Amino acid sequence: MPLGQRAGDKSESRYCGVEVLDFPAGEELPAVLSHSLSSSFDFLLAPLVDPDYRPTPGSVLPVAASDLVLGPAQWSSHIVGKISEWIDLDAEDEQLRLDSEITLKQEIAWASHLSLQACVLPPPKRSSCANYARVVNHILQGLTNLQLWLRIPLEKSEPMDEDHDGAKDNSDMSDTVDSWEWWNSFRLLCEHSSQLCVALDVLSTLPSMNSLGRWFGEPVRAAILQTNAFLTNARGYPCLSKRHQKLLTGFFNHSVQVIISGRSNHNVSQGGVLSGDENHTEDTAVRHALSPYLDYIAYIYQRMDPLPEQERFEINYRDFLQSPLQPLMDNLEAQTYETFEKDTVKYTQYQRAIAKALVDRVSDDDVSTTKTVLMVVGAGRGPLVRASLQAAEETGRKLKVYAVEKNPNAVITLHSLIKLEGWESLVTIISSDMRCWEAPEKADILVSELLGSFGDNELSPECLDGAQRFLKPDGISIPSSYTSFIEPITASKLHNDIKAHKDIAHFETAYVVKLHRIARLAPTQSVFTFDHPNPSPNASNQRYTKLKFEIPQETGSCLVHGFAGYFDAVLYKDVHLGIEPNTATPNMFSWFPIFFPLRKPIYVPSKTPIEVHFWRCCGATKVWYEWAVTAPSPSPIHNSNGRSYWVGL
Ligand SMILES: C[S@@+](CC[C@H](N)C(=O)[O-])C[C@H]1O[C@@H](n2cnc3c(N)ncnc32)[C@H](O)[C@@H]1O
Repeated sequence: MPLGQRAGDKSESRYCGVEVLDFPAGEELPAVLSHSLSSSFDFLLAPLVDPDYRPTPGSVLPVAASDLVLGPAQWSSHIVGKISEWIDLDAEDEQLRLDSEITLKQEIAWASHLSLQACVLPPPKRSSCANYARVVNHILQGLTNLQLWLRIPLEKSEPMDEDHDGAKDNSDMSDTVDSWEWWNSFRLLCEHSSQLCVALDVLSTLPSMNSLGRWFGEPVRAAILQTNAFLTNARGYPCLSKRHQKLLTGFFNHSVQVIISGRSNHNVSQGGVLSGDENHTEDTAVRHALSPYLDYIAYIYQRMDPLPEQERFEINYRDFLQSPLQPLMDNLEAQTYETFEKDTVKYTQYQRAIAKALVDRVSDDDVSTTKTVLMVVGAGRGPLVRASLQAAEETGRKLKVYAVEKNPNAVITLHSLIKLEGWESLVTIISSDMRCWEAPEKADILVSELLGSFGDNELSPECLDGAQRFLKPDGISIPSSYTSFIEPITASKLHNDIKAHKDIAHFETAYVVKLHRIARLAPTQSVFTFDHPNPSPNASNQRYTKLKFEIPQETGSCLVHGFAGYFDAVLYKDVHLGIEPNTATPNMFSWFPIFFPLRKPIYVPSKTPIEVHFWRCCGATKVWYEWAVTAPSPSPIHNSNGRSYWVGL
């Protein structure tokens, strides 16, 4: 039974599982499952094979239950397989290594036969686990639907942390500082397989928030919450520390499922609980020993705010790669304009900027004698014409409007709008590209919205340079400037989706994407700025910037899959509009961020800066970006000469 109803949340994180610690021998599995389901757990993380088994020629695999004892839907919806923990593929002992390889393959074959969705692989027993990774990589090549979740303890000793958890009993692991490193080497050895994911063991102590943040860009499918990670509240019930609660909420927001694991440490009276035996099977009326933990997890889930309306609408766009629009080269479709026009926040910001510019342009004394000439260049279906007329009405200024649009289909809509609104005496429609229109007079104010997610990437600079001819020398451009920003991110899902195309071109393309399962690794930095009117109109719009990103020390090492890009535009004076995360215009949804991928993700060791270069290049028929990393290790120059991705002029 899901943890609760959270409006708009249809993600996996609504389901909570429980780990079966003891092998359910004697076909006990159906009873364990039914007891857990009747106690409101949704699935089991259960051993599939007797842990005492070692392969011998001709032996039959001693499985927990024959495939007949549960129906196919029960196996696939309610059981996550737990691979035997004794398996040690990097052991010194060769026999143990060989037995491990045979058993691992047998267990995965059995799980595939049962059509399970996932199996949890035991954690690497030491930091060097090449043979384990080799065998898993081999298995991954043959899998179709089954996912493998590598179990990783969520541990990182901070540099100043003297009393690092001494409780670990495996001496080989005691020198490990950061368990993310195990995951990273394992997935690099397995070539970033999209079916290799992570199950994080959440322990009683947590690393710093920055280092935890890295995991949100990784394919974490489950958070295994140990009962000893829970505290006890005043009434004797289990609860979590504030930091654990925050982490849990983060997991819920990233579709990570919780699995409760361990023996009950909280003997709360709850109608006949038998302490300790969480897999008690005989009396289904008796609550599961771990129910108080489940109740608490459900409480945390239900306490979360409902997803905002806009988030709900955009949920299917999360981490979905889209090609950026080419509004100059292509003609936008009605549906695209329709989506733009729903964003009232954007037009309110424009109206505020236009109103301020009108007041600055025409003093109160001159309102009756002065008519301002305002040109909307790239008018689309007319929302900025409306915003301009409303600003004029609001400020009592007289206006003459030209609406210039190169898309002949949008011009048809513009004509009907003007007729419908009775604006014939106020607005002149010009069906032309602004770069070649010969205007009959000059404008006081030039209003445009030609911005892409990266500011200049829809060629606003080139279009507005072309239109500047008909702006008065002291005229105002709205926007008056825009700046692009980038930040390095971990984004394993995006990387895998691009990799699926199996070519270089897709790794040299920028994508518009509603970023969700990502880790932001360092504060954003500005890349390129364009001012309008352009103070040097004959200068090139080519740009080059070199940036150095310092990742906070507590983060530890990380993997950079690429750069998230944003923009901020100054419309007029203090009125701005943008998506740069620190200054983003609230409730505006016209733009998702842009993503510049890296062909090969770059490993960034702790305390090492990232040096990245971005170029904006201009040719006779196209504009494109090139990008490259030079530190900590060099990448190829991406998109050389615009060979894979460009914007047509
Ligand atoms: C992003 S849309 C904005 C439309 C509208 N102003 C709005 O805010 O909803 C940009 C519009 O500018 C038009 N456009 C782009 N480049 C142009 C050019 N060089 N001359 C005229 N129109 C252009 C496109 O056809 C498109 O309708």
